[in-house]
Amino acid sequence: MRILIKNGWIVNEGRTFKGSIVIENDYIQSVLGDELDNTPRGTYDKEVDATGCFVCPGVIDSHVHFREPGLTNKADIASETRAAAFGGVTSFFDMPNTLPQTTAIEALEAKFDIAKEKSSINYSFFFGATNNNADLLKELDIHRIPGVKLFMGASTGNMLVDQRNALERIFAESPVLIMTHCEDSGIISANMKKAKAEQGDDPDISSHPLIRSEEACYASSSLAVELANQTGARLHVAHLTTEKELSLFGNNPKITAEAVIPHLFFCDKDYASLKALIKCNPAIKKQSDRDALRLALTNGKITTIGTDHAPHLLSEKQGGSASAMSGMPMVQFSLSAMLELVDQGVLTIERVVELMCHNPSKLFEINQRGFIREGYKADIILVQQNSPYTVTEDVIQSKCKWSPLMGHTFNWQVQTTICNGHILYNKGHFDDSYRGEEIRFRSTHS
Ligand SMILES: NC(=O)N[C@@H](CC(=O)O)C(=O)O
Repeated sequence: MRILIKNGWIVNEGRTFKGSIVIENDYIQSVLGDELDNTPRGTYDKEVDATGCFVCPGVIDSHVHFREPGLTNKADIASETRAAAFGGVTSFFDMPNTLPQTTAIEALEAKFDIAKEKSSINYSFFFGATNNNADLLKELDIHRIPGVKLFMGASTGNMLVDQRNALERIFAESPVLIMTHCEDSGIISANMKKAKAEQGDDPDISSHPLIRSEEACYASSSLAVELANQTGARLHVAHLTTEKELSLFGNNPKITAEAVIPHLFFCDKDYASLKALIKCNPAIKKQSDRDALRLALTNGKITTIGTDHAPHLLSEKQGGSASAMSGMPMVQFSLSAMLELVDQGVLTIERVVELMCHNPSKLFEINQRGFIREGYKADIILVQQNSPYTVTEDVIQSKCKWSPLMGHTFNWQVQTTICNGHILYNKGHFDDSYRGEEIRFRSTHS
């Protein structure tokens, strides 16, 4: 199968240029600038006219909770990878807080088996650390997984690792990058106790960022950074939420940080209207924190953007700081949301592509994805500016069928998603018969 993508503006490795891409089966065969009218002639099985579109690498979402196995009343791999494809995401890494938790090699392998059957896009899975599974770290296949997920703060799924000796072993022995959720549980418990004493059993949702406080985030992130400095471990701190934590990054290239869409898009003022719909862990904090995170996207303190796509049923998203579930769906709208920051003058489109495609590829050492390069897998999307759409129930593809973005109008819309050279999504049409591939890491062959 040969496909020609023509007449688009290719965004890749810091440059935007008019050009054409030839895809041969799964791979990018050639990338040509149009300056000399060297659009390739010849015969193609398909020609994709990208006039008026930006042509980018497929988004790599390195932080999702697709809930399978065990929590498939909220979401599953088929439903969420469909949502992902509509939003221009061609690869995902799923977190271990499923049922069973992904804390044993068999559980990890079972997830790969499910994804092979059901995933519409490319996939891999984090292995989950616990207080007592450090012996398994040496058995991990470094070519199959992006990293080890370490909950240094309790969240959905009760995967807290809080024993100092366990933490030290994980940092010393992990053969792959460690991605941490950092919130100090002792500080959070004390804050919750105080809020309950003042407000009753279910404190108002506006208290969530005061309970899961800046102090709780900073204490835990500082500990993770300290352990990584001591051991030389490769650390990526997930979903930073505060300006204060940013000061911990930028000195050691082996210690990096992620920001996720909820914290880049919303701030504490939004609790008044969206209430527990935007309850997530770590909590969405002050506007000044959000602005500092946005700035950190431009100065290199934040290296990757994920979604922390964490769907729950709408019925579970009612109540206050104690009772509502934490997490929100986001995978379908992450690219549109980031490109809104381009319209606002915060980021360039080249930087969005760097943060959502190139940097995850480099950081997690993904084989042959995340760039538009000859010989790379043909994960390519077409996205159009001034193509407005409003988030409504009909538009939402995630199984939970709600979004904190309901009613929001985006100006950038994904038109086409090509995964491994296959046209998976095109202007409202989705091919649900296609299956993505297992992502490979840290090797020169795939
Ligand atoms: N982010 C969240 O608020 N929730 C996540 C768990 C997590 O990553 O904390 C979930 O799985 O629901």
